[in-house]
This record gives sequence, C-alpha cells and structure tokens, in this order.
Amino acid sequence: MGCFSFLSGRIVNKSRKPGSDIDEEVSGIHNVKLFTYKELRIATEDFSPANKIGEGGFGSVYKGQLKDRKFAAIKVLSAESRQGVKEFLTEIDVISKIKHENLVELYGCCVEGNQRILVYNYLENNSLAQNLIGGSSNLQFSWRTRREICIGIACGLAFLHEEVRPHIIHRDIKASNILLNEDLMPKISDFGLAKLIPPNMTHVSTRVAGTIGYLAPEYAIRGQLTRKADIYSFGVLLMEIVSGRCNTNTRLPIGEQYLLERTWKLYEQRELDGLVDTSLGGDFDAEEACRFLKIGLLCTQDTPKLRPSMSNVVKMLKGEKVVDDRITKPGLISDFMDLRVRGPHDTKPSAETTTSSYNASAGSGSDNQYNSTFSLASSAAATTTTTFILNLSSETSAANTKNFSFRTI
Ligand SMILES: Nc1ncnc2c1ncn2[C@@H]1O[C@H](COP(=O)(O)OP(=O)(O)OP(=O)(O)O)[C@@H](O)[C@H]1O
Repeated sequence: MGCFSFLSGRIVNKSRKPGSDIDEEVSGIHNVKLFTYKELRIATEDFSPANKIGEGGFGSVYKGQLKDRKFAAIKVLSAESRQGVKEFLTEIDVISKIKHENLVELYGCCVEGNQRILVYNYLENNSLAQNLIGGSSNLQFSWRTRREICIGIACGLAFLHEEVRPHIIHRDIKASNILLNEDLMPKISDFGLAKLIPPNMTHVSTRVAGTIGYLAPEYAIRGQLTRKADIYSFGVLLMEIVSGRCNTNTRLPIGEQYLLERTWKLYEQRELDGLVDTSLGGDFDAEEACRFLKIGLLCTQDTPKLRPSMSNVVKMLKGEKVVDDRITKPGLISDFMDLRVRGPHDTKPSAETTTSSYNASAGSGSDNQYNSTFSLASSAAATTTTTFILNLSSETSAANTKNFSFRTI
C-alpha cells in the first residue's frame, strides 16, 4: 500500500500531515486498495509505450504486473477527466463493493498529486469492438459463443440495474466497453466511470455522457437519464453482436448504413435472419438469432417505458419468457455528426474542434426542455466510437431553429 496504510478500518496517508484535506477525504473511503504511483510505475515499466494496450476518451491504458504477480490494466486518467479527490474516491468506493462475474473487477486506484489512476483486472481477449464488431482478430465467434456473450452482458447489466442498491446506470454500454476473458466470458467495464468526469462548463445543468450510435434519444436530447437509456444501448449492442457489424457503417450502401434502421426494415419484411453475420456460414439457430434481434428492437423502442427491464431481457434471451411481437419503431438520433456541422452560425467546425456549441430545437419550440445548447466537450466527439460528454443548458432561447434533428423512422 506504499504510503497509505489501513489502520482501525481507516486508510491513512502516512506521507501527509495529520488533518490534511486528503487524509480526511481518503479516510472516509473503505474497500479500496490505494496503490502508490511508484508501484504502478514499476508495474508498467515506467508506463512504457510497449505496455500500452489502449487509449480511450479518458486516458491511456497500460498492461502491468503488480507486486503480487497479478496482471492488471492500469488506466491513467487524462487531465480533462480528473476531478476532486473526494468525488473520485467516493465513486470508486461504490464500484469496488460491486462484484459480479460479468463486471470487470476494480483492484484499486492511485491518487497522488495530480495523478488519478484506476487499476482493473487484466482481461486477455480485449474488447468486443476489437474482436467481433468491426475489429480484426483471429478469434472465431460461433453462434453459441455470441449467445453466451449476449446473455452475460445482460446479466451484468441486470445486476447493476436491479440488484445493486442504489441502482447503477452504466451510461456507456458499447462494444469497446465489453471486455473478454480467456474463455470469452464478457465483462462490462467502465461502469460508473462516466460519473467521474467533471463538467467543464459552469452553466451546465445536465451532463450527457455516452457514445454516438448507442445513445438513447431521450437521454441525448433532454438529458433524461434512466435505466432505459442503458437498455437502449444494450439493444444496439445486441444487434451488433448478432450481425457482426458496427451500428453505423457509412461505407455500406445507403439504406444499410444504420443498423437500427436496417433491422427495423427487415423486421417489417419478416426477413430478420438476413441480418445475421454471414461469417457464421449459416451455422446458427435461426429462430434464436431472430429472437435476439427482436429483443434488440424491443430495447431500442422510441418510448422508454416500452423497453423491457434487463431482468426480463435476460429471461427472453434464455427463452424463459416469450418475446412480445408488438414492437414499435426504434427511436433514432439520425445523425449526430450533422449536429456538429450545423451550428448556430452555420459554420463548419473541423474534425479537430474540441469544443463547439449548437442550438438544438427538436419538436415544439415552446418546450424549453427541447431547446438546449449542446456543447461537445471533447475532441472525442469527432468519432462515432468514443465516449464524449454533451453539456446541456436551458439558456438557449425558444426561438432557435431546428438545427438538431431527431426522428423516428
Ligand atoms: N481490464 C482490461 N483488460 C484488458 N484490456 C483493457 C482493460 N481495460 C481497457 N482495456 C483496453 O484498453 C482500451 C481502452 O479502454 P478504455 O476503457 O480506456 O476506452 P474505450 O472504452 O475504448 O473508449 P472510451 O474511453 O471512449 O469509452 C480497451 O478498448 C481495451 O483494449
């Protein structure tokens, strides 16, 4: 534990004077192993580029070997994602109490000076994004494996939503946040991490964190965060796993580019099996695959209330509950990139723009909830696979024009 020790159930930072702020903050936290920066530097061979295994919206991830010989994924949060020690540790305190076979385990963290580092158990087979969806890997995902992956993710999410008290909304369910162990068992990562991101604008009333393509419309537009937003993202992911493709692929012919639109169309034509990944060579249970796609559609329905709970999703995936065939159209945020280029002054920000504002008005102009200034507070917004934060405020006048397009198909 380096300069921290655990005395009478309290973590004390021995290197600082008693009564200092950090002592007070750290002392309120239990269950968390605090690593020293030195320990993690040794584990990663001085954060050597050779040990870097990934880069996310919040910082770089390194593979390291800890003193106890265990391998760990060490996530160094970037300066923009750092926040107060107290909030950081409180968040981690919550996460560290949660254990489930389908959630990545947090070993501990490091809070030293400016450094904010998270230490997770290392998972051998990378993420679903790198392996199955749009990535390149030699791993083969049979129908049976995909089925188990879908059920595993659903179980992990049902646990966060319904068993943990208070409930946890992940806010960023997507292929790159599903890691796979050596047996291809899925583990949800980054849960709760979105809450660690500080708002970088003082007038922010609501933060929206998520990834384009997976964001539920009501959350993206109005900042209405409920568990149904996660369920929407899960529905998108489910379709990706069955089809083996990314939710958005602009290299495909128009009409096939958006997975949700495509799935809905094939559902209406009763041809859902045409969406199943061709790399399976037809070796799949067609009834089951179509059922999974229907569950994906149920989860992405425009009206949040109509989306099933995750425990019911688990039952439907396992075949223990009948899938309701009265599915309504999915809600779609047609094109977030459009939102970026059609700013209030109709200027076209470059892909590198780090902060841009947009006047958004969807639906009735008199409904202030719909009139929000959207600030893409991260350069990560330039891609469709990276987490970003949208800052919403109600300061915008009701007279805004419809710059933000939200539609149902
Ligand atoms: N516990 C882990 N074990 C093995 N590899 C990991 C682990 N955690 C993260 N990685 C690797 O690091 C990459 C980056 O992870 P990170 O969570 O920082 O970003 P992301 O999920 O890809 O994107 P974002 O931060 O925008 O959500 C992952 O895609 C994965 O390859």
